[in-house]
Amino acid sequence: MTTYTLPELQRPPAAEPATVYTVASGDLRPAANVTCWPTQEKLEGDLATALGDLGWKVRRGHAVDEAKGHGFIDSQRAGIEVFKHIPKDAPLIVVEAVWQYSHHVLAGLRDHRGPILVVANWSGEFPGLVGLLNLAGSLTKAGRDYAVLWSADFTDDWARESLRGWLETGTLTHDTSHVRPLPPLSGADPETALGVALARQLREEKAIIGVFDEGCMGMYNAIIDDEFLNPLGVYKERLSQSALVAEMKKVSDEEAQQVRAWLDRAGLTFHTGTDEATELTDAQLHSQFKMYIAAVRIADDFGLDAVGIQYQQGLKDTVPASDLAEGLLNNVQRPPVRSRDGVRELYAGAPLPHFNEVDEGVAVDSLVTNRIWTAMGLDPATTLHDIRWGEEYDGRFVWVFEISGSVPASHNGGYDKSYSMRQPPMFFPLGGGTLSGVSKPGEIVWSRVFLMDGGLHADLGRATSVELPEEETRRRLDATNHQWPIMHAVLHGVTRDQFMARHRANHLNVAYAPDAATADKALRAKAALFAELGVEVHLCGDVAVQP
Ligand SMILES: C[C@H](O)[C@@H](O)[C@@H](O)C(=O)CO
Repeated sequence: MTTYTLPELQRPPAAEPATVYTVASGDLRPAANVTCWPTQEKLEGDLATALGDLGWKVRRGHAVDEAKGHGFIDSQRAGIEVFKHIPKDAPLIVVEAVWQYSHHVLAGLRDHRGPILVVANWSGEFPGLVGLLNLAGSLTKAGRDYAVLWSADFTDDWARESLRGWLETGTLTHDTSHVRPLPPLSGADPETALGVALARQLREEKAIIGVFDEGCMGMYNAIIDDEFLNPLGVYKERLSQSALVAEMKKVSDEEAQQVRAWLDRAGLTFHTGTDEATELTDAQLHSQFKMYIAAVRIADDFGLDAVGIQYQQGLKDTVPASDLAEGLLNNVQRPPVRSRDGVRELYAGAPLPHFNEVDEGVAVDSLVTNRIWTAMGLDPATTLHDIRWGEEYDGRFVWVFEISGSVPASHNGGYDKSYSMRQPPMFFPLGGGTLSGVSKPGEIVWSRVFLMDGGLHADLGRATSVELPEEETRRRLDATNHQWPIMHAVLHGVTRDQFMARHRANHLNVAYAPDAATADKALRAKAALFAELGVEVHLCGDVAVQP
């Protein structure tokens, strides 16, 4: 008999019959949650109508907070509290019309015993599809079963039939027949030999990725544990964003002005104004140039091979956006940065691959892409994009790939075809400019490194970045975030729904090749490299891997 007072566990209520529970994970930034709330309400209404028509009731797992002005779960703690009141065996739908932080709901979802469905609205307005894909990647890494579904407004037959199937069986299987394992490659093939040699070099000689504040924007899928990275030869240098700010303070005004002058000469257009709250100002840019120099110096101090600045938490309340620095780092031609004593030019004539939002899947990918493309004499500039949205154009499905801030200028065809606009205030209170443009037409290799079934995987595919008429580009930019860089991408042999069903991340990597045959070769080298490192390679869609 104990004299201790033992905690009594709170028991969640029993599931009500024919009732689906819903939750909505949001941003950590109040401005984003409040701004996006009406769109979320509309999606939840559309979904409730569809579920009602199928004979199911909807019970929202948490109330709308009138004082906050939204109904999102906006922290991990809030999510844990919400899930205490959700019947563990009930069917549960995570409804997403916005960008969300997956860790807000991950604790509850890990323990939930009933079937889980993640849905998003097929809309570019706010990044709901991006939110869904991040949560999908995070649940995949966590090893939790779930299903995914998307629809413009849940009135279409496909979405309704899919919902019915999920409600009846708790599962939903999409067509992923476009994915196949990498066949054995011939060692006599020069690209295969290159990939294998670069893999061995990486594993033996090792590389360091600099990680400024890992994981604080909730992308659980983007954290790749050392146990998975180290066997590839990749090691993390864990850095603090406060060190970046400290280093920025040491950069002289004159050095920052030299970066500005270089970019002005290169033809980058800055859309500036004077209102700090809503416009891009010279002062914000000046701070961003200091960040660029500071990041390169810290990278040099630690001998980094790639670097990632997370920005969204902490730094967003301290200095203007990191994006402009990120776009510069990823480009071969960029303003020179010298060591503090002025003696050495750092990383001269080469990009220092930057992985936006500290997505470590992108880090590995960018690192190896940089090495393969450089060895093949190609432009090694690579970037991630958000899988933001897409629509048919002229009989083809054209994706809107749109990173939330910057791409290397070469992807836009050069600095003179690129521009910098103020980051949207709801996400970026202190402003800062982008490095934007419309990605040039051309052949690309796309890829994603991700964790699944307790191991590292890589999906590889081919695509074409296509040119669309100016009005269509404008329409797509206006339907999403017009400040951000856009790529009009047509995937080879992968339908919209196949891609959505399979992709395990909100991001994918892209790199250009001068023509289709060279892109196929580069993809082959990449496949060989990953396979040699023990990463499970999957080919997606029409990919020619035999020379
Ligand atoms: C600014 C936004 O929150 C973005 O960070 C979001 O849409 C993403 O880019 C997620 O990859």
